[in-house]
Amino acid sequence: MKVMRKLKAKRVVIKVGTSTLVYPDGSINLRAIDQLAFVISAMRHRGREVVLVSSGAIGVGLNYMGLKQRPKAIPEQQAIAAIGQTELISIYKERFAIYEQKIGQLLLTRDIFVYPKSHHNVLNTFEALLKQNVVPIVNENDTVAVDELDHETKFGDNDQLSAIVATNIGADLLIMLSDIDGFYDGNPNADAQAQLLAHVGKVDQRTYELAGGSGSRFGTGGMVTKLKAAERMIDAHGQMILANGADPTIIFQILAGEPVGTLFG
Ligand SMILES: Nc1ncnc2c1ncn2[C@@H]1O[C@H](COP(=O)(O)OP(=O)(O)O)[C@@H](O)[C@H]1O
Ligand SMILES: N[C@@H](CCC(=O)OP(=O)(O)O)C(=O)O
Repeated sequence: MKVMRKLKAKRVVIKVGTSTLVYPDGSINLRAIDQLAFVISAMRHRGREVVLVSSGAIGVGLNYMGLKQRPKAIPEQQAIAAIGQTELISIYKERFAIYEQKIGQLLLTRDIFVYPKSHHNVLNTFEALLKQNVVPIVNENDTVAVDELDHETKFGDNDQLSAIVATNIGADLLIMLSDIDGFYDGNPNADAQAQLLAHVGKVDQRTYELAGGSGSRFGTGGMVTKLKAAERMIDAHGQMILANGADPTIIFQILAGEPVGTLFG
């Protein structure tokens, strides 16, 4: 029997990873972006407050510049992100406009929330945008996100940024869309027997032991950063659902309480 979930979802943060926005061959998944615009606009029209945290600047930038591989040097990755972000936000703007939904762009770093003044300014901006029924679209500010720069292969981490944003703006729910159906009791890339977990009540050391790295060419964080995000949401008495973003209209099922993906919390 299908057990429906009871969720509080007045204020919702949705995070989409590069793997949802860019096909494995590097081309842009316009269908997914269009569906996201449709779903989020429909949510807005039903009175929900929605913030979108979207990766994809580097993925879209590579496509725009006709590059197949992500450059190794960090400044070159930053340049691609700067180029790709303008393209990404233009696509969102165009797609949201079809549904008469206005958007605003916020490029943030995680440490902004550590400094009281910038924390205050950022929260004020979110509240002002939400009050005007605008959908804030957030990405990490890759030009200044220095905390990640000593990693040669990793760049930015929107999984954790989305949870930091969600907890700071008092969101009830973080919906994290990825290229996998949810959290498995083993890395599905390495273990064909791994089973999808419908509910994880708390995230602890044992949970982290089940998580592996990214399986895709463009994804960065893998499952560990998603678990850190879930832990943050649970600590703040919120919830997170990890689900497959291949068809973003899955968000309608999630909001209806259908048992799709993995519920954390
Ligand atoms: N226990 C696990 N359950 C589910 N996926 C896992 C697990 N461990 C590792 N993964 C990998 O994490 C990937 C998702 O992370 P990532 O590639 O960074 O996606 P995104 O681009 O959506 O942020 C999955 O496709 C899968 O290959
Ligand atoms: N800020 C970077 C993405 C960093 C990131 O977290 O990527 P992902 O693992 O696809 O969510 C970009 O927009 O390309």
